[in-house]
Amino acid sequence: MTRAFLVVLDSVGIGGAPDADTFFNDGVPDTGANTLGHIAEACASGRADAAGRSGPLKLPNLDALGLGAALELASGAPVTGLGAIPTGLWGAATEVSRGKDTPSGHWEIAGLPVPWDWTYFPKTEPAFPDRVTEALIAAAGTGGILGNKHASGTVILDELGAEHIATGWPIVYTSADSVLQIAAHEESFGLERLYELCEAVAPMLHEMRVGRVIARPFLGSPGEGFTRTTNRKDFALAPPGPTLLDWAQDAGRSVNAVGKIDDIFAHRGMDNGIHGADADLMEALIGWGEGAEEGSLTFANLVEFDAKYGHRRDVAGYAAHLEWFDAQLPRFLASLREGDLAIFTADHGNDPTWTGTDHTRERVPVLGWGVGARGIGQVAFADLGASVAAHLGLPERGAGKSFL
Ligand SMILES: O=P(O)(O)O[C@H]1O[C@H](CO)[C@@H](O)[C@H]1O
Ligand SMILES: [Mn+2]
Ligand SMILES: [Mn+2]
Repeated sequence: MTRAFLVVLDSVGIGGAPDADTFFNDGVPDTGANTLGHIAEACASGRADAAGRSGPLKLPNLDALGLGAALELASGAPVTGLGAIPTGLWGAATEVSRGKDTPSGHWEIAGLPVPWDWTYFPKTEPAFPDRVTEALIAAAGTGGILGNKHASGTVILDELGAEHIATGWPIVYTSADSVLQIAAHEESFGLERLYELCEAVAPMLHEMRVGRVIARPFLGSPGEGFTRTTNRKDFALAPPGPTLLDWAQDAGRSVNAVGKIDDIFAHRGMDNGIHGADADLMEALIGWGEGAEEGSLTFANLVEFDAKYGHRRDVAGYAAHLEWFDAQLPRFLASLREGDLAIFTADHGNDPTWTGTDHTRERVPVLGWGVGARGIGQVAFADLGASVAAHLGLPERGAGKSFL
């Protein structure tokens, strides 16, 4: 038996989604969005010399696996600085689920395309129907809520943080994703109280097919400003059927979740989970590389590409984080054993050069280590789950087919 490691670099899309014209950011279609391609272009032309980095995008290790080749395959054009001859398995995957959000991407990667349309809140003020607002007020025990609109999670803290401290009312907002997010101060409102509020309203939202209620705790003061902490917690609708994690666990394998994987899969089909900053998660991943059991699945999500840089439209920060990951990669690969399979992919795009602050519909890279140099061409998201299942010798394969 051998082991499998599935690593999602959250939002690291490579352009070329055939249905990008039906997804939008502030009313502008996602046609042409290309997270990695546009970052590489910005770096090559000197427009990303900040965040402690400068010059062309340097991703020698990911590129050696086939990142540049995958990008060219997905979007039809090469990008300066990438495009080494691949030494790994490489290809591009296309999503069929109707959402460009994290659960849709992950469930489909794990073999289960989303069979429904999610509920999104309108870009109006108020954004939430009265019965949702009333339920929030009742559960919070406050005189009202703040926000009640579409917003960027950091911008809304600058706008409403002080009022939150003064009134004690939670800040509730949404985005182009199927989410209801609740921001509250960890100390003045209370972290546990915030979690309890989210938990109380989540069943109602899930029934409406809203994918997630997300607790967004923060610290700080009106004078010093407010900063979100890493204590974010997602209360996600459970996948509507078994996924790769369940197939593995049902076959008696151990399943290790790293990062927000546990929340995305509603804590189903896994033996353990760990949260933290991407740097901590990288160490956890290396720890599993050194110590995970034979036959096990380790499924990781590194979210900072998306949360700290993509949504913030921070090109230099995104480039620096890619370069950081690339520099860590050899240590992780060195922790793996003969016979292991490691796959690096993404769940959607979040082009930091694009309009708006939401995800972008894109194809994603599929890079494999441990199975030799091989181009697999264009595949489906669900083929990732099927391939990992095939590698692990699991009986279930889900909606995809193995490319191994
Ligand atoms: O602006 P923030 O709060 O980071 O929100 C982002 O994070 C949410 C969940 O990942 C997305 O729906 C997106 O809107
Ligand atoms: Mn995501
Ligand atoms: Mn996101």
